[in-house]
Amino acid sequence: MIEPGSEHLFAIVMAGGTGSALWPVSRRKVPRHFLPLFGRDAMIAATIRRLECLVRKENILVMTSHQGALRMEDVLGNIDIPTVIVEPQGRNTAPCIALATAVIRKRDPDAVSIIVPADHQVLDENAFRACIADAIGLAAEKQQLVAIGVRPRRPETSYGYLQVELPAAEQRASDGSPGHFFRVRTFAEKPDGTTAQKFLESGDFYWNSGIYIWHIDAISREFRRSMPDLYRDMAVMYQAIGTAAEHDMIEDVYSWQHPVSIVCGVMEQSDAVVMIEGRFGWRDLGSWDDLIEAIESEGGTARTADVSSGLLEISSERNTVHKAAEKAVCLVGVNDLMVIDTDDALLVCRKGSSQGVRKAVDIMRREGLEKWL
Ligand SMILES: Nc1nc2c(ncn2[C@@H]2O[C@H](COP(=O)(O)OP(=O)(O)O[C@H]3O[C@H](CO)[C@@H](O)[C@H](O)[C@@H]3O)[C@@H](O)[C@H]2O)c(=O)[nH]1
Repeated sequence: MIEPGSEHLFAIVMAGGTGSALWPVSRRKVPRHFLPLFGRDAMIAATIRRLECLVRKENILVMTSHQGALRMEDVLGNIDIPTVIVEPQGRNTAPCIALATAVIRKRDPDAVSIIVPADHQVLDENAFRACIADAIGLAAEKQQLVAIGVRPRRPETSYGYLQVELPAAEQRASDGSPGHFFRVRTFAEKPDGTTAQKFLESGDFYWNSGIYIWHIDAISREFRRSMPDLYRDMAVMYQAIGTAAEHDMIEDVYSWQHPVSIVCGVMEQSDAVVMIEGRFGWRDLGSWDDLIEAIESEGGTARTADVSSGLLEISSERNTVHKAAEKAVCLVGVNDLMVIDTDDALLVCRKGSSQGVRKAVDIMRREGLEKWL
């Protein structure tokens, strides 16, 4: 029986992304999971604290970059440093999960893993733990990959969606509930606005939270089926882990990996995915619109300055200004803007358009403007 606190339960905290959607505050050197976007804790510290009631400390693995590993001590404060596994390069979530799975299998061939991004917000931590505990029970049976879905609140285009098979109306009527989990029919990554609106109205599409729970046998089986090359590489890394060849072998294997997300590489291909609905006040904070909405909905203000500190607004309304530097900022005759100012970079973006920030960062990367990333 695998349940919260079990020696067979592991967590994989993914902390290797660049967080480019929150540029210019989130940067290559200090991506968003290392920032205290809410409260005092860095996002990754809050994530690990949230997991501590479910997973033994020694079973929490953080997957990150060299730079991330160096920062870990600073950002975790009084939290015990978990096992940190350094990826030679960021290759998106499929290789990251393959390596973590190899490490876990070496420690425990009967493990269930909880996969969590390091930079999500959860408002109701008790509900989060209860939901994950349910998912662990299901995942322990080894058949299914469990994804946590969230009922969409708006036609968000920066998330992935999953479409579930809703039980027939008669079944709902007979047991009085919509069923505890749903089979997932399709995944749809980051739709355009019109499609997202249709998903919102459909009733059978949920946001994909990017949180998964599975037995390592189940995810290994799916890797073998959908990503056979990565499955072979995972086996190679598994053999090397714990030996003198470990470091070089992981470097080697990563040098030929292509960036692939777990959604594209595995989940979209699999017919073994089920969804449990997460009702724990989940947010990805995947864009400035998202972050500002989150801060303001909690009664805070994203505005960090006022006239006395050099912020003036004349004939201007509904603007949000994040002004970090000692600098005067005047807005005249403009509405509905987000102005995000840092020492060396300035973002001016219309509210509702912050999806474009990732694109801007991609272009800067392609053009070699690394010093501003
Ligand atoms: N260690 C490691 N972590 C990574 C890597 N790439 C991404 N991550 C981490 O994995 C998480 C998700 O990666 P993103 O690249 O930010 O994914 P996304 O575009 O936001 O989309 C995913 O998450 C959405 C919800 O947050 C989902 O809606 C969507 O379907 C998808 O799963 C983040 O915590 C990020 O730091 C990597 O190469 N290595």
